[in-house]
Amino acid sequence: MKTVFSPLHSRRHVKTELDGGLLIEPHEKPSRAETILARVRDQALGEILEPEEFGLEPIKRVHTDDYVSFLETCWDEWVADGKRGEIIPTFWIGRGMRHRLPKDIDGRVGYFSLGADTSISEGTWEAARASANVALTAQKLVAGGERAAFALCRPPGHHAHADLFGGYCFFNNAAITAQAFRDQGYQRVAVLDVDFHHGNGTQAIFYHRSDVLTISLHGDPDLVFPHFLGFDDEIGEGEGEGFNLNIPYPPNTPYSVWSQGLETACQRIAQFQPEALVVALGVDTFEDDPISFFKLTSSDYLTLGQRIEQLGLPTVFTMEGGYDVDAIGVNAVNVMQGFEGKR
Ligand SMILES: NCCCCCC(=O)NO
Ligand SMILES: [Mg+2]
Ligand SMILES: [Zn+2]
Repeated sequence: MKTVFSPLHSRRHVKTELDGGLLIEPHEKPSRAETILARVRDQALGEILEPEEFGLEPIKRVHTDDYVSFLETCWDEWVADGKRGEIIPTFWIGRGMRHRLPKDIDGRVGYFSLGADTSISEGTWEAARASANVALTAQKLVAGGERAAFALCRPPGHHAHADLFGGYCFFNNAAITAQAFRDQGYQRVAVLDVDFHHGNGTQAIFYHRSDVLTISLHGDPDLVFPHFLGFDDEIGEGEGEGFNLNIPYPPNTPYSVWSQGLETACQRIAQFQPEALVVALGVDTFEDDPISFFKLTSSDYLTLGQRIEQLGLPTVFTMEGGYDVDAIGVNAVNVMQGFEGKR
């Protein structure tokens, strides 16, 4: 399987993450991608390609122009406003307040974010653009005939809404990939989110549509991020009713239970008869992940990859979460190797 990777991921190197009232070293750190890349090489998974440049058009098929412009200029605006730290949102639209975009940078940062866990600094824009190009290059490979391709994306994307960043995400790489398939004539596309966290951004982007089926297995949002979306009664709206499926699970869920949800997801995908599949691959479902609470083991990712392959679909994997850096390489590449038949 080919892997697409951009060294520009390292342009995202924020020093802070607001967590528990402290500014900690970010969980979403450059070594995550480097460790996965090293494992891809060690396992000779396949050719490693740098991304092509696709420009802003495919990004704007999913994200609003205002949001894209904000991400491009926010760091310069922040510095021009005399701020001396990294961008961290502090003010949001509270209940009963106006949904309008203010001029002030603090207001703009809050307007375009869903949480304070995702600092921004110089280089974030460039890394996020490269991450979207990585996903689009993998999509081009699959549209060009590859059975599957691994988009080693960093920063991740599945929490990003059309005009919201947060959960370490800026551009929704999985949604951009699904939309690219649609724009190239694929009539139906499925997005399967196996990251520990609910793919709230991906759900929201396609919530009113029946051409893209969105499914996520994740930690119960009553107990974990993203907190305000991801419940099992969210089934889509309007045209999209019946084309969103959420499968939340409690703490300590092992693969033996989680895989029952995976089976439900796979049966729904088969029923939908998509022409392409996008897998939002987080391995923060791992038993030792520092911010999650499922109990999947490294060998379970081989089984996961095998089950995904049995869907028989052209498949793009977009890298999402996973924060046990020592294990992330084995776990992520195990999915690819399981897809290719390794047991
Ligand atoms: N800081 C709160 C948790 C962010 C979740 C990041 C992630 O792994 N999403 O899939
Ligand atoms: Mg998920
Ligand atoms: Zn996650």
